[in-house]
Amino acid sequence: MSAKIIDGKAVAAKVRGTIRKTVDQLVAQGKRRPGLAVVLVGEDPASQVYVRNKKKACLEVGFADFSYELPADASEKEVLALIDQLNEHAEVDGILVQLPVPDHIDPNKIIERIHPSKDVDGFHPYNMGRLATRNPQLAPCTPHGVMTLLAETGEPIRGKNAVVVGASNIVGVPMALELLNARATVTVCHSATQDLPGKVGEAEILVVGVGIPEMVKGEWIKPGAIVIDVGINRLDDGRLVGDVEFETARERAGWITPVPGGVGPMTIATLLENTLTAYKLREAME
Ligand SMILES: Nc1nc2c(c(=O)[nH]1)N[C@@H](CN(C=O)c1ccc(C(=O)N[C@@H](CCC(=O)O)C(=O)O)cc1)CN2
Ligand SMILES: [Mg+2]
Repeated sequence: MSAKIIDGKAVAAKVRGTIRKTVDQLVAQGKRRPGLAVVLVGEDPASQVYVRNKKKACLEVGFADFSYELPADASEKEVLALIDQLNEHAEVDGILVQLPVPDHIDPNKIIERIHPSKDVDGFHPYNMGRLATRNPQLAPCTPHGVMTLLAETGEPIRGKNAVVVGASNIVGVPMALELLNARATVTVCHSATQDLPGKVGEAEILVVGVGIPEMVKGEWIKPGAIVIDVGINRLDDGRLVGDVEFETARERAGWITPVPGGVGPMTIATLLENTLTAYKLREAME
């Protein structure tokens, strides 16, 4: 059996199309456009690509772009001052600081300085807390995008055994909360987990986000499982691979996301969804 491919690029394009229509309607009604501020500190090449893609997607759906690029030696104080300014800006609905930030900056201080109502990354403890208490408002983009991809398969989540490999604040933990809120039985695996292949083998829904190329082997996967690969790893030969060994996994899985073209494009589409949500909340339209 060869798995059905979950086409993240196509789903993301559909989400962007829906957002574009909403923005067109807002503009036709004489309302202002939703505004997004993407802040990049430094010159990390991968971050530069992601930020460029975010700005492009933002403009394509008709949002206003209020982005900033700061030099790698910008102080933490300067970044915090910019966030304060954007928190007060009437036309900015969403703010995000691209991660990772340079080593001299504490990412937690940055995340906690963004006003929760403008935290379109969903990383602020307020928004993580809302997700953990089953009352999400702005949920982290990658895990929420994964939920959109899972919905797209038409397969039920309720009652399924879901295994999340990786326990980061950005992916693993909010992913586990999303799946729990959808009534899956969730296991979270991390670097201290014993018998990872055995745990993976029990997954009817498997989400992997560890940042280790092809760490999860195809032979570990339960036949028919839904496999979501959050990893994006650039190899020395230039190839981009996920955290799952794709070619062997696709022979056992029922559904699988490719890398590239799976979860990555959904992260950006979900950021746009969150920005529209933040706009509507600020305009008291919801
Ligand atoms: N503030 C944030 N920082 C980071 C986040 C985040 O959600 N918020 N996530 C990642 C990076 N990221 C978005 O910022 C991101 C990574 C990858 C993709 C993507 O579309 N990838 C493509 C492949 C792109 C390539 O060729 O390199 C794909 O998978 O098809 C989108 C967003 C860390 N930082
Ligand atoms: Mg949604």
